[in-house]
Amino acid sequence: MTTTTLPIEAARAEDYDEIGRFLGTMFHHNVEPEAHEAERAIFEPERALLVRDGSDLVASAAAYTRDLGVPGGAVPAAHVTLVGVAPTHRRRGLLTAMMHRQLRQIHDDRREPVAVLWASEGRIYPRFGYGLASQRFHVSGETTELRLPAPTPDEGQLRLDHPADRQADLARVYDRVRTDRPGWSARDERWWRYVLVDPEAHRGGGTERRVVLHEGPDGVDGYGLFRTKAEWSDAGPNSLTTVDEVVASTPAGYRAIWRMLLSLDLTRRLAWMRAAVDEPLLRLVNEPRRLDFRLIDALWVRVVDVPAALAARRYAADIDVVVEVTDPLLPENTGRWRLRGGPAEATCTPTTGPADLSCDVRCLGELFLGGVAPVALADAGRLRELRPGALATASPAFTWHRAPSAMEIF
Ligand SMILES: CC(=O)SCCNC(=O)CCNC(=O)[C@H](O)C(C)(C)COP(=O)(O)OP(=O)(O)OC[C@H]1O[C@@H](n2cnc3c(N)ncnc32)[C@H](O)[C@@H]1OP(=O)(O)O
Repeated sequence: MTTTTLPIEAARAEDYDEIGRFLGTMFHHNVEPEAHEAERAIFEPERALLVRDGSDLVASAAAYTRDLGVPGGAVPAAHVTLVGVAPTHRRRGLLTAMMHRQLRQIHDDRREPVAVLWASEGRIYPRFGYGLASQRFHVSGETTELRLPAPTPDEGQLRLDHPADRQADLARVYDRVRTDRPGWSARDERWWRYVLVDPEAHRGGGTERRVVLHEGPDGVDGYGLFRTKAEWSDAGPNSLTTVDEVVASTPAGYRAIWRMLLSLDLTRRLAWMRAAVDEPLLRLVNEPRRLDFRLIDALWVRVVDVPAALAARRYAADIDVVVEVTDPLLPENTGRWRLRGGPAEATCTPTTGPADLSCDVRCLGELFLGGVAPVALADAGRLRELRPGALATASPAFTWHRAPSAMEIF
């Protein structure tokens, strides 16, 4: 790889259209006007980095400012996005230069202890210290093979509607559920508009997106965003139900929504790209074998400020451990850190005491959302136990009672 000498510059608001066209080329799609306009409202020019060769835009990387749900709360997190390098300038170190600049800026701003992203390819970001912090299931199945428990008389009401007309209800349910689900990002008005935008080009031949809402004794307590695609075979109807989000704050709402989604007349197949790894649906269907689950990566987390990040989340059990961390890219993180914490609070301070565990900063990203235990990384040979017994106490503390999940690609 040759190293680039082209300078990195900060973007301006007026660069947005050019960035959209540029990334369309990188990601092999045309600019879709409706989505492009919704994205303009969330674009933060001051957080976007650009590289030009003469007047040509040849690389970009940006970040959104949002809170991210973590075990026991939420932390400000740089949501890294809009990353691309022109095919004319690839493999010359442009991505590397942008990632280094971006992480340095995030670290020195001291507002966000972590950065988070969805990777287009899993092999791109580990070299910059990003760890695979949450996974998701791609679920598919033949709906005629699946039944849920019969409704109880007090199960509440379902109602179909247009998602944009029910944005306030969706936001209320989402915010209620989000407090206990690591990996979900805060959505303000602009973000809801972006999430709900539904241009024809994104429908894969299906209908517009619809919402089913569940009303329980305390009002709307669940929603499901979905679309269907009409298909027929010689044997009869064979339509597809594609689910985008099912969010419910009560088991009754969750069950009722899924019962409807799995039994829409004329549909026979289900596709759901972003289910949590502990998704309750698996515990509800009468024949789990008839659901196919494919495990895929979801959120990648980069711990940017080790003491601030480790103190910002909570731990499922009491922990008092010294971790020796290496971080070649942000050397301030390299050193020994004493983490003391539990379900209610946590502190992380530098120490000269002996280390109990040692790992690189990427491992901390993997552990950050509570989806993987230190012992799993030790078994993979990526984290070392320096004091016998340290893994046995650290592992239940780092994991969380709900698996991290992520259902919105930003
Ligand atoms: C958060 C997001 O936005 S994810 C979206 C990322 N963007 C895309 O996938 C769009 C299409 N791809 C691209 O634009 C580019 O190929 C990028 C951004 C992935 C890589 O940009 P480049 O400038 O070529 O990367 P750079 O030259 O800095 O490469 C650094 C190292 O990563 C490796 N690398 C970079 N991209 C890839 C890849 N896709 N697969 C495997 N290795 C890769 C390079 O080989 C190089 O390795 P080396 O140091 O051992 O030689």
